[in-house]
Formats: sequence, structure tokens, C-alpha cells
Amino acid sequence: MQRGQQQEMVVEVSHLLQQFGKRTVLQDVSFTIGRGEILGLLGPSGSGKTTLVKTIAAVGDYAGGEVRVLGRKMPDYETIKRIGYMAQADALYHDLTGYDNLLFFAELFGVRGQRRKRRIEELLALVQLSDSAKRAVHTYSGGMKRRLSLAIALLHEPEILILDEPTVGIDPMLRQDFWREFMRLKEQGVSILITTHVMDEAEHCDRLGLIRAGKLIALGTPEQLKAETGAATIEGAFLRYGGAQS
Ligand SMILES: Nc1ncnc2c1ncn2[C@@H]1O[C@H](COP(=O)(O)OP(=O)(O)OP(=O)(O)O)[C@@H](O)[C@H]1O
Repeated sequence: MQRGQQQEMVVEVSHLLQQFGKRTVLQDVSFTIGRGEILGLLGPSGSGKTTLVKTIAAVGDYAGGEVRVLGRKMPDYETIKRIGYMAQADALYHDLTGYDNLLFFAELFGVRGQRRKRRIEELLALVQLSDSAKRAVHTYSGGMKRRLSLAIALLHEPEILILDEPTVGIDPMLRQDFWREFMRLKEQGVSILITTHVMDEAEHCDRLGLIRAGKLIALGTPEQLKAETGAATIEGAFLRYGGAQS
């Protein structure tokens, strides 16, 4: 980026309020994500991370504030197609094979012809499912389902990736491959919002947001968060901000 040039903001969340019935789950949450930026969300179980990423991915409406993605107020159907969302709960067709799941979602996202064939093959290789692609998903392990879900989220080459704990149940070697891929996508200008409980993954993020009880209690680069708290590690910084990591 040129000096003085403004970084393009692809996600703008301002004063977001999310409620389920009378219960407030997210309160006054504001942040932005720039093009090609990886923003990680950390927080204890139940703090609101999944609710936040779902709201940005437009899975449901919100009670107050504003979420804009690529300049459009969400939820917006056209913009949803430019997002790749990997949910925590697998949204797969268990009676279909892995390959047929990819075919189904390719159709849904308008990925057709030679591009479809090429993408499916590339992604099956990336997530190491080429040899199991013709098996029904109900025979897959939890980790295999996560890998297939990631392949689906990447299928249509989205500009924004929203990944809810993508590496749960993934072995350390493959986790490294995933991160190599996330970094490659970042270099291509893809913006990534990722929730994680894994502290060394947090170190790979450009910035981190710490969420506690529905509030964004800290936001900054890993170095800033450590410097502000005088902690040697992200985990230490997080604890000093008063969040108990689960
Ligand atoms: N559809 C819903 N209806 C009512 N309450 C909900 C709903 N979805 C989430 N919640 C509540 O909102 C709070 C935040 O949940 P959320 O799943 O966003 O947390 P999280 O930080 O992602 O947790 P984890 O790390 O365990 O996945 C929790 O108290 C949860 O029970």
C-alpha cells in the first residue's frame, strides 16, 4: 500500500447490539477489517464469538448498530455470495459423498464447468480428502468434516473468509498447511475473520480482538496487546485483560 493511501475497509461493524429475547449477547461492538487483513477473535466459551461472526456472515439479523460488508449494509444477499463462511456446526449433507457436497455448493455459488472441476480437485488436495472424496460424509471423522467444510467455504474464491474455529480436530501438520493457505489468500487480498482458542494461531493474526461477556475488551496487534499488558505471551495478555481462556 502507498504511504498515505487509505486501506480499504471490507468489514465495518459499529455499535453492534445482538439480543436473543431479552438477553443481550453482544453490546456496543465496533471494529473494522481491512482488505488482506487477518483479524482473530479470542474469548472464553460463551462470550459471543460465534454470534458475532454469524452476524457478520449474515446468518440472521441484529438488534442494533450496523454491520457493513464491502460497503453494503448487512444482511445483503448479493454480498453474502462474496463471503466464505465456515460455521462451527458442520452444514454438510451427511448422506452425500464429500465430492457431491462440493458439487452441490459449487452449484449454489455458481461455480461451474472447468473452474468447478479445477477448484474441487485443488481443494480436496488442500484439505487432504482426495482419497475419501467418494465416501459418504456420515462415514467421516469430525476432523474430516471440518476439512470438508473449509473446502466448501473456499470453493467460490470469496473475498472475505469467516472461519469459526476452523482448526478444531485438525492435526498440527494439517493446521500448518491451513495457515499457509490463509497467508497465501491474505497475500491475494482476501480478508479473514477467524475465531480460535489456539494461542499460536492468534500470533499469526494481524490484529486480535478479545471478547468477554459480549463486549470487545481489547483490539490490537499481538505485539500491542502484549506491550499494553506487559505480558510475554498472548495468553498472558488475555488473562491480564480479565478474560479466562477456556
Ligand atoms: N440462538 C440463540 N438463542 C439464545 N441464546 C443464544 C443463541 N445463540 C447463542 N446464544 C447465547 O449467546 C451467548 C454467546 O454464545 P456464542 O456461541 O456466541 O459464544 P462463543 O464465544 O462462540 O462460545 P464458544 O467458544 O463456546 O463457541 C451464549 O450465552 C449462548 O448461550
